[in-house]
Amino acid sequence: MKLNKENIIKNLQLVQEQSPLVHNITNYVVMNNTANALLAVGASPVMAHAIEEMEAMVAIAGTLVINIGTLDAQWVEGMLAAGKAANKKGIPIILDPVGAGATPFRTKTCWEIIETCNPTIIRGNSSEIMALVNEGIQTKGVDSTMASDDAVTGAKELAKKTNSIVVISGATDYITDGTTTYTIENGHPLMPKVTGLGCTASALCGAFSVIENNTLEACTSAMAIMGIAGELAAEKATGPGTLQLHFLDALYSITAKEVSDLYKA
Ligand SMILES: Nc1ncnc2c1ncn2[C@@H]1O[C@H](COP(=O)(O)OP(=O)(O)O)[C@@H](O)[C@H]1O
Ligand SMILES: Cc1ncsc1CCOP(=O)(O)O
Ligand SMILES: [Mg+2]
Repeated sequence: MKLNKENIIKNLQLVQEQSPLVHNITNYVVMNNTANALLAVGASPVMAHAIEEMEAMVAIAGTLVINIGTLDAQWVEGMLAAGKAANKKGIPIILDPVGAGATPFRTKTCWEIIETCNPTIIRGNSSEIMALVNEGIQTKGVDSTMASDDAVTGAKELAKKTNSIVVISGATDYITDGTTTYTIENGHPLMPKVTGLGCTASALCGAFSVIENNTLEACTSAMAIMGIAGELAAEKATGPGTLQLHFLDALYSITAKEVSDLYKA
């Protein structure tokens, strides 16, 4: 299914107007890019992982993003504490299962988070999503080795099993609640050559889920903005370094007309 471009434009404007605070427990690799991307799109980031401040930080946040990219046992305690606090407050939780299937610790931790915190959204690449669908799968690391199209059936199963919205990123993005599935065809092949754009996608899903109660539409809007900003950046970029730079500028300056002209409905 395709979401109307009017909804995407409206949701982008709501993020810019309301500037939701996004609490990120995220990895060392991407902390800086994710914070900058959230600022550029109009949201407000905070990165915090100490267990001592999880409850107080969740208390002021609009959403919680749990990204397991550089996890350790102590961080997992913080993630679970923050997730419980977010459930109590009733704010959306986004799980980014970075590297699920690469090691048993990652896969086991994802399931512990899913079972304890009931994430509203799970956003990963196709290998990560399939590693949650079938725990026997060995993945390469944090990068996907399969097409997003091949994880759609699994994503629907996972969405139903976990009662969450599952987002698979890739050449085509799929956003599903297990019954209804939206697709986004925007984006550029240079995007997976920049580390952290998947993490950015998860953080943007978080920001959009604060301002749009329909989480399926929130995530679809976020993935559309990711893809369109990626295309705008790629027009000016000469490689991954300049793509990263222009991507932030594109997120910051993206207009309703650009969304309207470039969105592949
Ligand atoms: N081959 C591709 N063509 C176009 N866009 C892509 C492609 N691969 C990834 N993207 C986009 O890049 C962003 C990050 O996705 P992805 O690389 O799958 O995440 P991750 O970094 O977690 O592996 C998403 O917005 C996605 O749509
Ligand atoms: C390379 C790497 N290693 C651990 S976390 C991380 C970043 C992954 O970011 P993304 O999945 O968004 O590319
Ligand atoms: Mg990733």
